[in-house]
Amino acid sequence: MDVLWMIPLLLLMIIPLLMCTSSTFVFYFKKFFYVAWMMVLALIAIPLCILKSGGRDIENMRIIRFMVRHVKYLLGLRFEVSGWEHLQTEGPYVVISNHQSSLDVLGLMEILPDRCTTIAKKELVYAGTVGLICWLGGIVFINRKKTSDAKSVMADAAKTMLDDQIRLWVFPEGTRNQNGDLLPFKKGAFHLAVQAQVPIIPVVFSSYSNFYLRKEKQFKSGVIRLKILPKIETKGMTSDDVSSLSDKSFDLMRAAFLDISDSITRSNGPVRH
Ligand SMILES: CCCCCC/C=C\CCCCCCCCCC(=O)SCCNC(=O)CCNC(=O)[C@H](O)C(C)(C)COP(=O)(O)OP(=O)(O)OC[C@H]1O[C@@H](n2cnc3c(N)ncnc32)[C@H](O)[C@@H]1OP(=O)(O)O
Ligand SMILES: CCCCCCCC/C=C\CCCCCCCC(=O)OC[C@@H](O)COP(=O)(O)O
Repeated sequence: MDVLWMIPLLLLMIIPLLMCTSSTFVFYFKKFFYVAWMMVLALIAIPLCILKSGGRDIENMRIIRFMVRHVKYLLGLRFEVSGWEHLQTEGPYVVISNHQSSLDVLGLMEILPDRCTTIAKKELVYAGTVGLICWLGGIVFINRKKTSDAKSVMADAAKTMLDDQIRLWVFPEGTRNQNGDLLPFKKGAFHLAVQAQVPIIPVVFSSYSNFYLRKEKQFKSGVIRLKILPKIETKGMTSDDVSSLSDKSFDLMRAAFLDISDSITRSNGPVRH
């Protein structure tokens, strides 16, 4: 029994020591802590959401947003947001952003407008308590392997957006990407906006490469710039305009990405690859 008491004490001594001496340990510790803490937060949020709304409801995103807001401090991250005024648009719209890591959830919760939820891969629903909280928050799940299914789910979402005055956040790259650039955009977000005839608001996260390097196993403290760009109207557009709309959005977001990432890189010294 005495030995069992020693284990937490030893851990309390060893963890800070390792945190000071090994950046690889910091990397794994922060990653583990992030997932574990999000699971715990979701566990607390589940009954709160059920009590408030009785089940799956977009209003639950307010609770989720509130509960995730402090997590950035625990990981040593700070957000610098610009372009707030562009989110002050009435009614439904589609937000599109680049997607580097599951850490994007922190930035998303930093600026998430009211009555806004996201489109996510259906595998996320199986992620334990996080999956359940995503479902309760009204997240629209799509099967990326079955394009026809994904298209019909998104067509339904276009209708729901208008009927229920909902905003949807889509990651048009369709997967996580940390290659220092944007991946070509998939078309779903743009079909969605055109079908619902609602504006698109592009949001750009600066590169995480100045604090988070997966290959080098580094997860330092850092600043993430979030730039909200002016809305792009889709009124009067048809499916014929989707490709040019996607290209235009890509060009605007890529320019903003290189701009805000470059300025972080310059102020913190060169990025190691
Ligand atoms: C309290 C604490 C709790 C804490 C826990 C966490 C808390 C909260 C969680 C909240 C946050 C959650 C955040 C979750 C993030 C998850 C992010 C993701 O999962 S990203 C992955 C999923 N998302 C996407 O994939 C969206 C983007 N994908 C697409 O848009 C794709 O287009 C598609 C999946 C719809 C189809 O894929 P694919 O076939 O590969 O794509 P295309 O080349 O774009 O399309 C092929 C042709 O089909 C046409 N098309 C596409 N979409 C449509 C459509 N909706 N309607 C009509 N036609 C469509 C397209 O034009 C192409 O045809 P073409 O002739 O070539 O033009
Ligand atoms: C019991 C099951 C345990 C499952 C554990 C997984 C739990 C994840 C928990 C916490 C992290 C919190 C943030 C969750 C939301 C982020 C989701 C995300 O970023 O999904 C990746 C997806 O966009 C793209 O995936 P791919 O790169 O295409 O693949």
